[in-house]
Amino acid sequence: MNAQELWKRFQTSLCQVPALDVSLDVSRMAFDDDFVERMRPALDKAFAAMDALEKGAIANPDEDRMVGHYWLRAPELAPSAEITAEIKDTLAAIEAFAAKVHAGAIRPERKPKFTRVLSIGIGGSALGPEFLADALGDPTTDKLHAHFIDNTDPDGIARELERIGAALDETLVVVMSKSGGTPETRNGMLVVAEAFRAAGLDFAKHAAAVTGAGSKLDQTVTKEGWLARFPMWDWVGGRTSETSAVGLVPGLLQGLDMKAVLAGAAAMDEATRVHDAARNPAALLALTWYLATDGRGSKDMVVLPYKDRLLLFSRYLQQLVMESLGKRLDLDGNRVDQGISVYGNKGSTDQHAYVQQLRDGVNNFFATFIRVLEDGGAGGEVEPGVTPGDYLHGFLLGTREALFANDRKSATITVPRVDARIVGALIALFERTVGFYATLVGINAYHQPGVEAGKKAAASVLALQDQARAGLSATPQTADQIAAAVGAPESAETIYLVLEHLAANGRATMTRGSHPGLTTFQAV
Ligand SMILES: O=P(O)(O)OC[C@H]1O[C@H](O)[C@H](O)[C@@H](O)[C@@H]1O
Repeated sequence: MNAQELWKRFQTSLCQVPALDVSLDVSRMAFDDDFVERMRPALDKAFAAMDALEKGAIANPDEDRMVGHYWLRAPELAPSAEITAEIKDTLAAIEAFAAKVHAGAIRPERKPKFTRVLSIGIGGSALGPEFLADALGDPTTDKLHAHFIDNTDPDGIARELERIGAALDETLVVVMSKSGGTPETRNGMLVVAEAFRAAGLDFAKHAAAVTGAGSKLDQTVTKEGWLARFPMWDWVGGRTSETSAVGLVPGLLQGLDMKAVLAGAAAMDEATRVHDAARNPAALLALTWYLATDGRGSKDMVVLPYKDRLLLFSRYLQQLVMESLGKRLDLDGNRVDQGISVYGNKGSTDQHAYVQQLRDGVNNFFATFIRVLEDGGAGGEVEPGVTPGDYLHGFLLGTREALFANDRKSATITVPRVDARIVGALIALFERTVGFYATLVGINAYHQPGVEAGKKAAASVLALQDQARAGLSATPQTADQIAAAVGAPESAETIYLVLEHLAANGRATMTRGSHPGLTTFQAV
């Protein structure tokens, strides 16, 4: 296809959302009219399923749940007056809480005001807040400085606590967990609570939570009398919870314009309710995913935002897309092994890392460029008439064309700038695209049965570690001997690995043999 034909295709296929000044260009996806026609029945089914979902159908059949993240930014569309009121009341309560914190009416034990917010959560209870804090925050003007703990890595937790340092006494901790029982989050909370105690502070007077009613975390909040607790509803999935209390609490405390995030998401929701793929960017994007991956994830999605503030977007999208679409079974119980792999950081930085392979190597991906029109920053010219932003934009167009010239497909989303409204719109665009795509390939996007397997296995590793520790004595023993002694001969390898870890941390003594089977362990 020559430049003139591409220019024509660009003009005829560009999907615009005037309310947001956002557009989706699929001209480099090799779309033909036949494909759209062929997909029309499947897409009509996806539109109907989405309409039903928004009206409160049980869209997550395995868990017998409604799927209501779209109501969070248009509460009047919720299927019951009760849900509408809950959404509105929660937003009002969070706004009031944040305003009191900012004014010092809710204050730490010893200081006049909170100056930092430390969010503890993982997965859907961390990725959205982390993305927004980085995309929209400004350390010089944020009302509270934002910190995150999103793992059970002791070193990672210690590093974040060191960054807070002496300001711990003016830090508001927000523990977020829908289930209220996620071990990584609980561990982060326990270590942080201990740090407060060690500093002579009452943790409860510095803590708030976002969690499901009646969860373990909810019970702790009540028992210890924390500052506040905001709800996570069972009809909001973790990976689609950025516009629920999960995003609102840390965002509003940091001072981000979360109302604009909600408004941007609502505007994108309206644009993506249209039953016409040519005018509905989420439907069109879902079709590109189908086209690019043969409807079975045969190619990876590389997300390339040319804007540093969007760095964490691909990490956020990894969970949204991969946890939603990565499914073994379809809705009828057939084995399908679905999914689309997502990765990416930012352009043009990635140009100097892996774009070589994208252009010349294995053709196993399609790219999604995010093009931001307004440059921001200090401006200034680096050459007569040329700014650093011109370079950034030039690299985007150049990379896109270089890829296309070598038969590498891409879609390009253009946004005017990175602000709260646009970030809300981007989140809503991908949420809806995932929903449409899931119907196109016949899977449940809203459950995550596979995650349980890893959690159960981890629990049995810890149980085995207990047994192995109990089996240690002053006599040197190999992993096989300990495994046999504790009645788990088939678990010698796991016992070897957990004891090696304990030894590295001074909780067992290890003498390495010439191979693992000859290595011995003793109690310290
Ligand atoms: O919010 P939580 O209940 O703590 O869950 C945090 C995360 O953990 C799980 O492993 C799920 O797979 C994720 O979807 C979820 O976002």
